[in-house]
Amino acid sequence: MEEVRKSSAWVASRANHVKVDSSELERIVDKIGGSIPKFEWDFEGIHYFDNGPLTVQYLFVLDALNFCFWPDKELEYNHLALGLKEALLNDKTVLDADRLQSYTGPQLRELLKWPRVLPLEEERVRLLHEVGMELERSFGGEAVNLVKACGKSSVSLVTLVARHFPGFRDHSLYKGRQVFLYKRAQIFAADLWGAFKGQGYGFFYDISSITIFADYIVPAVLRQMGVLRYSLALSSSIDAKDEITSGSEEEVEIRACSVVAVEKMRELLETKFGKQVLSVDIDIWLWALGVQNPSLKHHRTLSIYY
Ligand SMILES: Nc1nc2c(c(CN[C@H]3C=C[C@H](O)[C@@H]3O)cn2[C@@H]2O[C@H](COP(=O)(O)O)[C@@H](O)[C@H]2O)c(=O)[nH]1
Repeated sequence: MEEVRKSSAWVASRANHVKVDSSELERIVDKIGGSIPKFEWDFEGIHYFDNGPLTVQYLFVLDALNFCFWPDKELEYNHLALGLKEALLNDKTVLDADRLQSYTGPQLRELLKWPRVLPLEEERVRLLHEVGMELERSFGGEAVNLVKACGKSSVSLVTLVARHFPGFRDHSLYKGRQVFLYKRAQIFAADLWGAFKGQGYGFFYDISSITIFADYIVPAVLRQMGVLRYSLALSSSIDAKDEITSGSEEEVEIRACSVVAVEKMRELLETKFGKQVLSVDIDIWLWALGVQNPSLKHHRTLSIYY
């Protein structure tokens, strides 16, 4: 994930709207005394798990759809995770590659037991079809074969996913340079690692290479902590719930600076406290803080990437 770290650092060094406040970062690291609060993966108990290939299929489909819940005030990630879980418990074939290719919007809503049109529903359906088609064409219909092909490397898994599934290519252009954030591809590796507790399909020798998953919750938590500072104009437009255009400098800076802030936090934990901490663990801590705070103000971008 060197591309993610490098391109994010490049953005942060040229950013006009977002700043990483290093002294605030240091204060936070001192305050938590060098150890980040531990959250179990699936602390909410909402994911399907059977310790086998179907869990891998579930997580891959989940992360294919793991984006942009906020346009519907009542919709959250939990509904997706739990909806897919319950659908699978009812019928083990709902996520088979051939079925993924034929879902319509209303059928997806019915599967998730969601009463209204989903945000970006047509895109969600298109991405499901893409996943079904490419799994069938190159992986015998099963996401587990993607995992088997990555040689226990999370970096290879992210690369393989991005190579085969265009919907996971979370890139943008910033001041003429390509920036890579790979939020959903990386979270797929992290979800495997979390669900299988670092064993079997969840074992990756290089899990420390994964960065945080630049979504709309983690940046908001970092901002609230004082670690990310936004320009006055950006602050007011986020607080006013204006939409931030996908691919705008502001949007790319918010996401890239979040990655950089957490990488700096890791460095500080190591240099000040001698602690080696995974970005994945910092991510789950920050994300859990964020979703437990109903008054959190996050940026709103219509995006299929997060
Ligand atoms: N950085 C980061 N972003 C994450 C997650 C997760 C869920 N991971 C699960 C896996 C194990 C854990 O136990 C979690 O349950 C979702 N998101 C993002 O949040 C946003 C949804 O927010 P809201 O609209 O309030 O539901 C949306 O962009 C979604 O893509 C994470 O872990 N890290």
